[in-house]
Amino acid sequence: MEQIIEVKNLKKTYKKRKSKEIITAVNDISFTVNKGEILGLLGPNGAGKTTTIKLICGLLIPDEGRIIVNGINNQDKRLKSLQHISAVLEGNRNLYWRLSVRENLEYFAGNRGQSRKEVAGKIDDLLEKFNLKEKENELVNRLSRGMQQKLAIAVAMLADSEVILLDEPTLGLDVETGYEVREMLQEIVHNYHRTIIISSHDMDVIQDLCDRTVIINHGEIVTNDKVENLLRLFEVRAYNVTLGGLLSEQQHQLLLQKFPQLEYIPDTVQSTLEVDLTKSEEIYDLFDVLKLKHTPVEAIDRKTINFEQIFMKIVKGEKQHEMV
Ligand SMILES: Nc1ncnc2c1ncn2[C@@H]1O[C@H](COP(=O)(O)OP(=O)(O)OP(=O)(O)O)[C@@H](O)[C@H]1O
Repeated sequence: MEQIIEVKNLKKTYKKRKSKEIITAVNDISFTVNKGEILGLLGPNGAGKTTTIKLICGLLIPDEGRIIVNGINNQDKRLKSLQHISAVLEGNRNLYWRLSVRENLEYFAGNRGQSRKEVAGKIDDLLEKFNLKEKENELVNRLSRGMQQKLAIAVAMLADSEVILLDEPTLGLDVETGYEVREMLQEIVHNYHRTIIISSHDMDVIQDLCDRTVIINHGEIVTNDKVENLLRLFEVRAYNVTLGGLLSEQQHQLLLQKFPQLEYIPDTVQSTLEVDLTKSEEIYDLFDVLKLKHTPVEAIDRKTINFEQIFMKIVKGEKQHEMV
């Protein structure tokens, strides 16, 4: 696959104004993005997602490292490399609130030297595809947040750039509009063949739209893998063990030593253990501990797991995720 973006050993620090404390927002991050790929940047609050996006689209200059877009190092030929990128940051703030939907699209096209006539067909197409046609003459300040966000994304699409960066496209939207924006992104993914990097807290966005996810925590990459691999990998590992009684404190402690992410839900009649097994043989270590007090095992089931649970496990583990 052809690579379009290469992020290499990127580091960015901020200095707090008052205390002069240095914050390392992004620490030695490296990853690549292939042409046509949808990459999800995922991480808890303050992990460094927005900083990474702003570095890639040239709004911030890295302290160390480099960003190569379509073979061009953006420090050497900044404008040329940035021609390949459109970004939607903080959604609706990029728009002109006193202009209508269509006028916004025409205005931003004009900024790039495209005439109104030249882009009319393209604007009609975007309005149609993203269900904005009905609102084309509405002022932006009268639109819902979801509609504003969709328009901001449509503006980014107008530029024809190969790479689109979206920072938290569904942030603050209610469930219904969040779903609409997701549908719009799906349309872009399937019909416009762009390379997209999406930063998001929204696990549905990552699970439904992204081919691959880079998970960042404390400014460092903890996972870089295909979404389907992560789902498969964690599904294989996750078990629910139903016990016919309680564990002793000693058993619980022994199990926690062996399986630090173990969840124990005690119940005098039927307790449950939720456990991740890296290798299937590890189940025998679990049985050994249960045998100490003759704790009966009533059932062992594979657990169904969603992406949110995977994310929590990875971020809680804070270790480099290893493929098995
Ligand atoms: N302009 C700034 N000045 C000082 N510190 C900053 C600045 N911008 C970000 N930071 C800090 O850098 C770290 C990474 O922030 P960043 O916004 O990149 O994270 P994020 O993953 O996008 O978080 P969120 O999901 O909360 O937006 C955080 O500790 C944040 O407080």
